[in-house]
Amino acid sequence: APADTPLSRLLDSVEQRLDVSEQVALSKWDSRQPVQAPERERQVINQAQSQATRFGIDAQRAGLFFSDQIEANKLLQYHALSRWHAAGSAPQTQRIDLAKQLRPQLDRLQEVLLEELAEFDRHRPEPCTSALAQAIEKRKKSSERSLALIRATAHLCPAI
Ligand SMILES: C=C(O[C@@H]1C=C(C(=O)O)C=C[C@H]1O)C(=O)O
Repeated sequence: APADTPLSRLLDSVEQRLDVSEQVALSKWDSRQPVQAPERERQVINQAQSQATRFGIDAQRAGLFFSDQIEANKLLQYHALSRWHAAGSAPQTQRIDLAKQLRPQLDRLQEVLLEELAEFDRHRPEPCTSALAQAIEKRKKSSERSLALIRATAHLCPAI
């Protein structure tokens, strides 16, 4: 098992947030809603920015981090929807309500992510970009999951 570091803990929670994307996509498939929900996105980012200082994170950094989480989540939703469109149907699995369950679940994860982002920033690996890239490679599940993890962590390390 990979060492339990601030980076691996943060990536675990990033993946937990990504795990929700399939159920979100199912809800959108059923309701024929678009993947992108701009008002909800603004709410997620505003919430992250207003909670940031409580965790000792710069509001702008928190906003950018969550904007990356949202983009990564949408990538996986588009991917799932495309698979279901190609197949002509979505899986007949138990549905979870978007407003009543999935978004509140994402809201709860938000605080965990902020806490772990703060911890990551206090113990940033050196050099950051290669540690991050190697950690993502080691987790490799599917190519779309790797791509989503890369997108979700685009601003984690300082720009080169
Ligand atoms: C997850 C959703 O889909 C998209 C992704 C979001 C997110 O990752 O928080 C927010 C709004 C949508 O653009 C959603 O609609 O709640």
